[in-house]
Amino acid sequence: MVRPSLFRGQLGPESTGEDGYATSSVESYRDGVAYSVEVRDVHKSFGSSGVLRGLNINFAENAVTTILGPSGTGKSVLLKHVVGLLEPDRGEICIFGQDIWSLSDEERTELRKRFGVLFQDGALFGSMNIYDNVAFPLRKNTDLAESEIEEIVLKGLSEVGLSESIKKYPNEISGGMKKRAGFARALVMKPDIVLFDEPDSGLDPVRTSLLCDLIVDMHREHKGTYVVVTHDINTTRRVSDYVGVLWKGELVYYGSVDEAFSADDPFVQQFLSGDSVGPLGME
Ligand SMILES: Nc1ncnc2c1ncn2[C@@H]1O[C@H](COP(=O)(O)OP(=O)(O)OP(=O)(O)O)[C@@H](O)[C@H]1O
Repeated sequence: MVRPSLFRGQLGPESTGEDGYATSSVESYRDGVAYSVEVRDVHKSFGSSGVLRGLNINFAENAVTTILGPSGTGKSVLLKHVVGLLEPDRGEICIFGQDIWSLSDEERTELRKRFGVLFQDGALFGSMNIYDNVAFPLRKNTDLAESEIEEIVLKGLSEVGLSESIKKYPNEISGGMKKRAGFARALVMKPDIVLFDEPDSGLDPVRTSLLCDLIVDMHREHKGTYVVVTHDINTTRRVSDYVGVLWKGELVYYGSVDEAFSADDPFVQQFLSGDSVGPLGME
């Protein structure tokens, strides 16, 4: 299989298995779990408004971690810190054991190539067809020949069930198809870490379930660290290995998915039940 391997291992021990996908280059282990992303005591304010207030959370390697929490509580801001688009006022974000803000700009740019990000609407380029959208990161970041790019892109689009739509433009396909195309593009560089910002937003329940199955299947196939921000309890149940609940810029609950759904913790109970009575308020 053709694969872009030029960025792997540059910021840590060699991390690819024979198939080119992430095995482990994780340097942080705790309680038998390897963590590829560590968020340590991160503070972030915009003006006078504190959004992240001493946030600590680690994301386990080869696992799907879901982040829940009320609107405006800092989930997207957290994702932007993890991928190095926002710099903390205080605290550290360590990726594969390295504090990303201790790296040079060039090293940080290289590190970002180990991430795949799926935004809410797929963030596709409207002027490019689906094939070219998925090929874009390979053309921009690698020197692979067009024939090699074609092999990777067609395989990726087939995995997300879009083989019949490669010539279509984003405005010609449904919201669910856009998300699947965005997912194929997020995976095309074979990232070690994939971030999903509300992948289920705007989808009906059946399409949400299908997308969840796809996330689980793709994770099983490609492995790596997946972080999913969602408001949807069914999504949480279907895709997660671990669940974290954020509130007012702090982690108020973290546990395995089974623990979360049986927890008597008031934050997690209120969020999972959607109850208006409990510690999570509008403020
Ligand atoms: N670049 C920015 N400048 C100023 N304020 C910002 C910026 N980015 C985020 N914020 C503020 O930070 C807070 C948290 O935003 P964030 O998007 O992380 O919330 P969220 O938990 O993802 O919410 P939702 O579930 O509604 O998407 C909000 O009050 C938002 O207005």
